[in-house]
Amino acid sequence: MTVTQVKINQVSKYFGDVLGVDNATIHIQEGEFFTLLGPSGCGKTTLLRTLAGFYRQEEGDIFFNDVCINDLPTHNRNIGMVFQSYAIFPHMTVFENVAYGLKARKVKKQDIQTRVMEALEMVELAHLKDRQPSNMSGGQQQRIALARAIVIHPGLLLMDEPLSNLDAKLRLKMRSDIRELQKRLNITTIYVTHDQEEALAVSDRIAVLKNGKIQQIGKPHEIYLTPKNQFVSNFIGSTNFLSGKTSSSSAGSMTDVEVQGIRFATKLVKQYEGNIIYSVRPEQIKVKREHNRYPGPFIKGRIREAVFLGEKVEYKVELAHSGDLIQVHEHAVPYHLLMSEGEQVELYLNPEESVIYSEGGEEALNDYGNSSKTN
Ligand SMILES: Nc1ncnc2c1ncn2[C@@H]1O[C@H](COP(=O)(O)OP(=O)(O)OP(=O)(O)O)[C@@H](O)[C@H]1O
Repeated sequence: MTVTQVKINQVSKYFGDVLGVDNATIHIQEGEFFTLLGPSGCGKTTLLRTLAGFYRQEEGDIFFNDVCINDLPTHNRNIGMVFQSYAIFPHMTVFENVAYGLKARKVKKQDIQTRVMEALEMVELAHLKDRQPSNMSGGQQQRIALARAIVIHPGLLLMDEPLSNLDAKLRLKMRSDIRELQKRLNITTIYVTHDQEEALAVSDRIAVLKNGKIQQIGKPHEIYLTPKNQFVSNFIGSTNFLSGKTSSSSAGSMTDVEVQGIRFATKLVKQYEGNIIYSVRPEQIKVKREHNRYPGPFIKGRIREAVFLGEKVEYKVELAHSGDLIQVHEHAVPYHLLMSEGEQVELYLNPEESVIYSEGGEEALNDYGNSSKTN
């Protein structure tokens, strides 16, 4: 199976005045599982359809294995596709559905038999080959669609929200099955989803989009732990945004930061002075009873809500300084440290785990990943 390297260079796609994709540049490696992630209308499907050749971009170039395919029609791009709607033929058997693409390509009858059965084995449907898809479950129908996409031995697999129509439990199972199959076949895959958890779970790398524009490209942990702007931080996982300010700073030096009435020094990679947004994830905050101190900067607060979920406890804490409510998640909390509503607490924010943004949230000013390496 040919494995395709994909280069998307400064691609823009317009619909009249609407910019569906805005100057996108992405280089995808052989065998990579690459996800386009973002809210509804951010341009994920438009970019995928442009790669498939359903749309022609107005600007930029697309290369498969260093060959420019801008004007190559869809049927010559050697891609397998799986959509949210399974798009399978209800009047054909499972076997006939999967064989369809091979017949259209005039593959020999004998080879069709072998390849269809091979694809059906991969998606664990060989035993149902003679069934009609109309009386099969959503998960099974999506497996047929997957078999139909891989049976043609595509160089590239494009998937557009393939799990959206499945119930939550089946979605988890199917996403791990898809990932396993993709690894086994080592097939370059571009996957579209608006579900951030799904994207984190399956991807080698993710591009986060907003209004047609790529906000950040990175591995799941990079996107989650060092989101480049407030939009990415907010879209991936949950987070708290606290307002604060810096007095003065020069790039690369320690800077005084004030957040919720406390001051501490942290390193900014950019020169900045003024109001900031301090972003800290619920699991990055330590919460302690008053007088049970950690060393470091504290914020005082009171527990407004404590939700015990077994493996973790979710606290909503009202901050004494501003009255703002923030989320704190503590995992594996021992019995004697469980806290309840009304308790006065102290919150410890580790500046090395928090991301500081400029006032409008457009750019991250610190980079604890880098600073911890150089310290
Ligand atoms: N055929 C079209 N004609 C006009 N505008 C379009 C067309 N397709 C998409 N758009 C617009 O382009 C933008 C990107 O749409 P797109 O469908 O790619 O987003 P998406 O991220 O895939 O959203 P969703 O998750 O809802 O499918 C949106 O503003 C949308 O309204």
